[in-house]
Amino acid sequence: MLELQNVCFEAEGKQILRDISLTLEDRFVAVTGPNGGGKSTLAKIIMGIDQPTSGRILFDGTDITGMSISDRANLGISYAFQQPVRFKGLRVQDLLKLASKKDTTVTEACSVLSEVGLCARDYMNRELNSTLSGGELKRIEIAMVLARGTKLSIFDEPEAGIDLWSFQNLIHVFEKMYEKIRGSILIISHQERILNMADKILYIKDGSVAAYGAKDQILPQLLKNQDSSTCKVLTDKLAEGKKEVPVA
Ligand SMILES: Nc1ncnc2c1ncn2[C@@H]1O[C@H](COP(=O)(O)OP(=O)(O)OP(=O)(O)O)[C@@H](O)[C@H]1O
Repeated sequence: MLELQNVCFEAEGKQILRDISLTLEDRFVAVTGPNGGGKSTLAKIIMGIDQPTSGRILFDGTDITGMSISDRANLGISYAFQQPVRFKGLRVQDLLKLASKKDTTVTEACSVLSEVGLCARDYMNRELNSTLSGGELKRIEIAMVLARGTKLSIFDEPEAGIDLWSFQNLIHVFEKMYEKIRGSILIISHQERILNMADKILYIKDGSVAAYGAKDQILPQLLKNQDSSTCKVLTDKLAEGKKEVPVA
């Protein structure tokens, strides 16, 4: 469904993404890897926030490389930021209506909110401002993505900045989303519980694909060697020409 062909990205003289080629067609793909490896940049390139220096991006067979963010959104890609956006004066139900691009009824908005574990009565008329906690904002952002119902939903570290209690609830939200979502989810995360939900794991390091394959193959490797040797094992296998790294 989404295909990256030899995608490179350079900024301020630094090579941030190096020759990334991969196909994303599973329902749930988790992207992980060390800090600064290029995960968020990859997500921004897919959404069109950054443009690749070279390479091509295809979505459902259409070349979207030069397309704007809004054109990509219209084609069915949505993006939830690491830090959710707050719109002054805008209420939760307004945001959900905007997201779904149709005249969402109160019942529909309530249903989306309850899917992310928020009581519609308490939140529908809340303004999107600093009175909402980080965990609440995260859920509202996820509700927005659900309301949009796009073919590809990208989440950048949804667990960032929320407490343990909210994290446990967030996991349930994603488990539920996995069952309900019609399209695919690409989620950047460092959390084992989120990685564990994925069909496939993409491991990005130093701007390159260090490993990409079924969760059952990649995750045990990552957990076994939670240090630089993990990268080495996986990278060595790739050097042997295997894009999908089997467990050694
Ligand atoms: N526009 C830019 N100009 C200069 N450097 C950039 C730019 N965008 C990203 N970088 C750098 O590219 C590297 C990769 O950044 P990116 O945010 O993609 O990493 P990440 O894997 O998402 O990291 P983290 O896990 O910490 O969120 C970092 O060193 C970052 O500082």
